[in-house]
Amino acid sequence: MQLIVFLLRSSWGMLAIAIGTGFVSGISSASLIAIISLAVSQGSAESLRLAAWGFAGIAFIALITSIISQMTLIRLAQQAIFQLRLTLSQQILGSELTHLEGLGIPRLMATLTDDVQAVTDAVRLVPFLCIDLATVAGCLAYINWLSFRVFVLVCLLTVVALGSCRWLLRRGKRLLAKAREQQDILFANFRTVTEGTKELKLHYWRRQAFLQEDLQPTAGRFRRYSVDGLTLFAVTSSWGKLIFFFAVGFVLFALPQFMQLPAETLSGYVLTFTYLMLPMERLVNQLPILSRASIALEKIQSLGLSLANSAEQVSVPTDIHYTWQALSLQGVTHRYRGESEDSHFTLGPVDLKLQPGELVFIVGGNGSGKSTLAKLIAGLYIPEAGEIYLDGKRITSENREWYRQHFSAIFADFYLFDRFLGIDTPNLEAQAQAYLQQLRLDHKVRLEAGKLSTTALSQGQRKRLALLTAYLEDRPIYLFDEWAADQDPVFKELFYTELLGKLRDRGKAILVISHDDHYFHLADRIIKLDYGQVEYDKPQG
Ligand SMILES: Nc1ncnc2c1ncn2[C@@H]1O[C@H](COP(=O)(O)OP(=O)(O)OP(=O)(O)O)[C@@H](O)[C@H]1O
Repeated sequence: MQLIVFLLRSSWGMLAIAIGTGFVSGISSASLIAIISLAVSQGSAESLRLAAWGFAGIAFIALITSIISQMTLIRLAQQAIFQLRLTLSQQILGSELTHLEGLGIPRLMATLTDDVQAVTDAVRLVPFLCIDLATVAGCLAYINWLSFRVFVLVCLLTVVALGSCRWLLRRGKRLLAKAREQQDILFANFRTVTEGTKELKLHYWRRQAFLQEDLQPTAGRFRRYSVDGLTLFAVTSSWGKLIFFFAVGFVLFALPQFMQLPAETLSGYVLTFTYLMLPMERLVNQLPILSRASIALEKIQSLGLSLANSAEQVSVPTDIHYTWQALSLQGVTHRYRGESEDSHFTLGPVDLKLQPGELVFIVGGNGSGKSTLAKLIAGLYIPEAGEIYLDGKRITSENREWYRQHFSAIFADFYLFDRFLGIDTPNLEAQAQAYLQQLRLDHKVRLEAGKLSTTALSQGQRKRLALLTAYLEDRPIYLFDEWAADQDPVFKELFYTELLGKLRDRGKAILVISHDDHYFHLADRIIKLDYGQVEYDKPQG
């Protein structure tokens, strides 16, 4: 049902066409059985000729409507998946950073990959399910036409079958949902495998401990829940088949004892039941896939809801203040909530002012709150208290997107794009080439049709490429989070003594998070943090 609602949301018109034609196709297939059954029982040449024409006509209708239904549903299903992927990605990008950090990468990845795949697998089945359901309905209608009493009997048996399967199905679904819970943990383990490869390879005992204490138990729990859940589905399927065989046997052997049935009616039943067997079996066999999809849709929905609750307003930013006057933070705070009260970390309240052409160093010990402050200043974190003003304009949810466009930042965990996405300056390639030379990367990296020839470089070189992108962005305020930490002494010197100065001369405000104390004298101002509080904010020299 959830799957149908999911498809309905994409296009109810297409779904109506698909279900309508699927139904006609199923009914036509069932009618073919009725015609075969009639043709077998009525031997006259005239009726056979009529039956042959009827058979050909209905077979044609069944074929055409089946093709139309499947084609429409394939398009609809793929359209729905396409929209789901885009919507999820947009929702993630449109959600508050703190919320995303709270959810964690494994949860997001599990939904973006596994849950979407589970829905895709089920959606692929929908065209066949529709036709199978319609065939079953058509066959039931034919049985009803043959005898209402037998129809009632079949319906009763179906109610018994469904009723007895319900418990098994519910329990099976619950187990599959538990298996799905393990998947988030599995993704976290897989991240350890891919991102911690070096550390795990270098330390045999750590690797064994990780495999035995983390990965193996999680994968084991996933296996156990999946095996138990799928077993219940298999039992359900076999139980369903048994009830069905019972129905066929009952009609064939027991029914003639209670009521007078002509031989051709009996053969009509047997033919119909035998024909019903295939779609019924397919419907039952696909239950685990449908169940998984329903669990995945619940997960997607809950992620979507939680993302929607922390969604930020997205607006097309216009009129960036390249000639701005002042940025100020007034009583701004941010708090990370740990598991216990002691593990909370609060930054602020912070008051500070920033002007164009200022080179400000943010310093302090590890964990003192420098990166947190940088994210607050750049508008990535929304202050829990206090206000940010740019040229007297208070930053609110309405203009935060606009405000962020004033910053170019390289964080310690930066992401390097291999193309200059969204940078639309004239002479982009020539400028980029010049910066490549200035950053001493022209011998390593070439520009090929607006793309960097490689990003597989050393960490220091990758940071230089990130700096190149930041230069090309040409934003009014620059933010470097321990950018120089990976640079060799020569380039580090160049960065502090030349590159920062050149940016300042261009009127940029530059915030530099640094532990390189022998370059602190180059700053115009130093802000020192200690345990989330500003210890001092004073001009240098
Ligand atoms: N995503 C997070 N969730 C919870 N707590 C966090 C998170 N990021 C940082 N913290 C906590 O906030 C505090 C400040 O972290 P922050 O990264 O701002 O420090 P920093 O001064 O930049 O440190 P470093 O010099 O080591 O980079 C730390 O004590 C840390 O425990």
